[in-house]
Amino acid sequence: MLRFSKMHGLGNDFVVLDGRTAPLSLNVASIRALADRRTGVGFDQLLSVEPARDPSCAFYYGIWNTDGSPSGQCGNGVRCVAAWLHRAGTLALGEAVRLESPSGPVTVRLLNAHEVTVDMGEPVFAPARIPFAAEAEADRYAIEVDGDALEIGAVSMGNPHAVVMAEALAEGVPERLGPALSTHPRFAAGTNAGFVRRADRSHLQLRVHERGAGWTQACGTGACAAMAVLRRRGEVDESVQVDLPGGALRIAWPGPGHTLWMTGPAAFVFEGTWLAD
Ligand SMILES: N[C@H](CCC[C@H](N)C(=O)O)C(=O)O
Repeated sequence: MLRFSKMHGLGNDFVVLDGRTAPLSLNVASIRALADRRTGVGFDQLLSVEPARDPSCAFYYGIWNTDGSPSGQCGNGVRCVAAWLHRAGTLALGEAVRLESPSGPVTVRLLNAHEVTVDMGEPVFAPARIPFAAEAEADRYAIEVDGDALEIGAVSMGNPHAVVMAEALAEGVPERLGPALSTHPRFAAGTNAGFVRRADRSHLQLRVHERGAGWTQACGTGACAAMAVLRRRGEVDESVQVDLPGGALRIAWPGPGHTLWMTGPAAFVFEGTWLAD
C-alpha cells in the first residue's frame, strides 16, 4: 500500500510520495489513476521525494503531470517538497538546502512552516534549450496559433514556457489559444502557456494553461517565466508580485547572469493510503 500526502501551492495541487527508502514503481497508467479526481486522489502534479543522484543535493524530487507526462521543474511543487521535508523532520526552519530536480539543482529555504523561498536558477532564453524552434534568440517571437497571429516570449525554467501579453487579446481568446499554444509544433516538447497582464512595473496578473495539466490555479515556473520575459524586455522592476487565480507569488530577478528567486506558500491538506490495485 502506498501512503501519500496531499498538498497545494496557491491551489496548484499535488500528491507527494515518499520514495526515500523504497523505490516507487510508477508508470503512466498508475499516475493517471492516482490523478483521477473521482476514482483517484486527484492532482495537477505528482511529486516524489527520492534519494539524490547528485551528491551535492540532499534529495531528488520527481514531477509528473495529470496526464502522466514528466516535467523538468515545478515551482509550486518544490515549495511543497521543502515543507514536506520539514514536516518529516529533515529540514529545519531557516535552513537552506539544495534539492535535485529533473532539470538540475535548486536551493530552498523555509521562511516558516508554510512559506518557502527558492533559488530557481537562471532563466534560459536560448531557443534550442527551451526547446523552441526559432532562427535566433529574441525578446519576442511571431507565431501563428489556431489561425491567430500572436507575439510571445519563450523561456525555460527547467520546463518550457510561452508568455503572451493578454491585454491585446479579446475576451475568450486565451481560453481558445491556451490548449493550442501548449501543443504548438514549434515547441517540440510542448509548453506551458502563460497569459499575463502588466498592472505596473512591479505587479503582474497571470493565468497559465499548463502542459499536461490544463488551466491551473497557479503555476510557479509560469510566474518565474512571465517575470523573466518582461524583465528582459525592461518592462518590470527586479522584484514583482505575480497574482494568479489562487493567490500571489513574489519573484525577484536582477537580470541575465543572475539567478531568479521565487517566494510563496506551501500547504498540507491531508495524508492517506492508496488502496486501489
Ligand atoms: N505542467 C508543467 C509542470 C508543473 C509546473 C507548475 N505546476 C509549477 O508550479 O511550476 C510542465 O509540464 O512543465
